[in-house]
Amino acid sequence: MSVFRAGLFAGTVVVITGGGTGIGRALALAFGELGARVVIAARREGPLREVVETIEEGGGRARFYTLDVRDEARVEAVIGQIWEEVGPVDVLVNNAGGNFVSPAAAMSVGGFKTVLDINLVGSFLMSQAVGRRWLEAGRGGSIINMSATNAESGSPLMVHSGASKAGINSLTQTLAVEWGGAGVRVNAVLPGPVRTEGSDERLWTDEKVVKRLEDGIPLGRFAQPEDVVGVVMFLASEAGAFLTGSLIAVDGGERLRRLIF
Ligand SMILES: CCCCCCCCCCC/C=C/C(=O)SCCNC(=O)CCNC(=O)[C@H](O)C(C)(C)COP(=O)(O)OP(=O)(O)OC[C@H]1O[C@@H](n2cnc3c(N)ncnc32)[C@H](O)[C@@H]1OP(=O)(O)O
Ligand SMILES: NC(=O)C1=CN([C@@H]2O[C@H](COP(=O)(O)OP(=O)(O)OC[C@H]3O[C@@H](n4cnc5c(N)ncnc54)[C@H](OP(=O)(O)O)[C@@H]3O)[C@@H](O)[C@H]2O)C=CC1
Repeated sequence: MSVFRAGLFAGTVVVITGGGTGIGRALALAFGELGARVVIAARREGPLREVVETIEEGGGRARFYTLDVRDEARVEAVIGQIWEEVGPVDVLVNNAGGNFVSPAAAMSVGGFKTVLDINLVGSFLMSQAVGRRWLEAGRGGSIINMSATNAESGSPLMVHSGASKAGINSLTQTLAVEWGGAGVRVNAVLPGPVRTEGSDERLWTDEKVVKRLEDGIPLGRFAQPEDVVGVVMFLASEAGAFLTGSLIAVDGGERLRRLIF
C-alpha cells in the first residue's frame, strides 16, 4: 500500500465486519498501517485477537468486538460501545459474508435465508446503526459494502449469495441517495473470485474448477485479498469524495468471461 501516503487515515475510526480473516483481515492490516484506529467485529474471537495483536505489534491501534451481524440488539449495542470507547465512526466496511456451494434445487430455505441474513440484513443493520448516529450528529461518513460480481452476472450454485449481493448493490444505491445530502457516501466493491480462508474452504475446493475459472480471467489469475484493498482505501479517502452509489468490480475482468470465444 505504499502508493498511499503514511498517516493517510490518522484520526479516522474504521469499522470492518469480518475483519479476522480473508479480505477483512487484509483491510484491517492496511488501514492500521496507514494510521486508522481499526475496529474489527465478527463471531470468533481467535482470528480477531490475532489481527489486533498484529496491528499493535506494527505500532498501530486496533480493537475487536465479537458480534453476529444478524443480531439486531447486539449490533446496536456494539456500535454504541464503539462510539463511547473508541470514538465516532468515520468509515464502515460491511465485509462480513457467508456462502456455500449448492444447486438451487437442493438448497433448503434455511440455507438460503442464512446467507441473505448475513450478507444483506447484516449490512443493513450495521449501516442503520452507524448511519442513524451520523444523521443525528449532523456528520458525514463513508460506508463501503463488500458485494460480488455474482450480483450481476448470474450466480450458478450460489443462488443465495448472488441474490444477497444484488440486494447489497440496491442497498448501496438507495442509501447513497437517501443519505447523500447528509454527507454520507455509500459505495460497493464487487470482487470476482478471491482466494481466502473462507472461500478456499467452501467454494474453491476443486482444483479443476479453480483452473477453469482462472483460465477465464483476462488478467490470468485469482485475486488475493490484497487486490481488493486499494479500491477500498481509495473509496474511504478524500480521493473518493465525489463517489457515492458506485459499484466497482475488482475481478481481473472475470465478469466479462462470457464475451470471450
Ligand atoms: C462456480 C462459478 C463461480 C463464478 C465466479 C463468481 C465470482 C465469485 C463470487 C463469490 C461471491 C461470494 C463469495 C463469498 O462469500 S466467500 C466467503 C466464504 N466465507 C464464509 O462463508 C464464512 C462464513 N460462513 C459460515 O459461517 C457458514 O458457511 C454459513 C454461511 C453456512 C453460516 O453458518 P451458520 O452456522 O449460521 O449456519 P448453519 O451451519 O447453521 O447452516 C444454516 C443453514 O444452511 C445450510 N447449509 C450450511 N452449509 C451448507 C452447505 N455446505 N450445503 C448445503 N446447505 C448448507 C444448513 O443446512 C442450514 O439449513 P437449515 O436451516 O435448512 O437446516
Ligand atoms: N472470496 C471470494 O471469492 C469473494 C468474497 N466476497 C466477499 O468478501 C467478503 C469477505 O469474504 P472472504 O474474505 O472471502 O471470506 P472469509 O470467510 O475469509 O471472511 C468472512 C468473514 O465474515 C465473518 N462473518 C461471517 N458470518 C458472520 C456473521 N454472521 N457475523 C459476523 N461476522 C461474520 C467471518 O468471521 P466469523 O466466522 O468469525 O464470524 C469471516 O471473518 C464477503 O462479504 C464475501 O461475500 C466477494 C466476492 C468474492
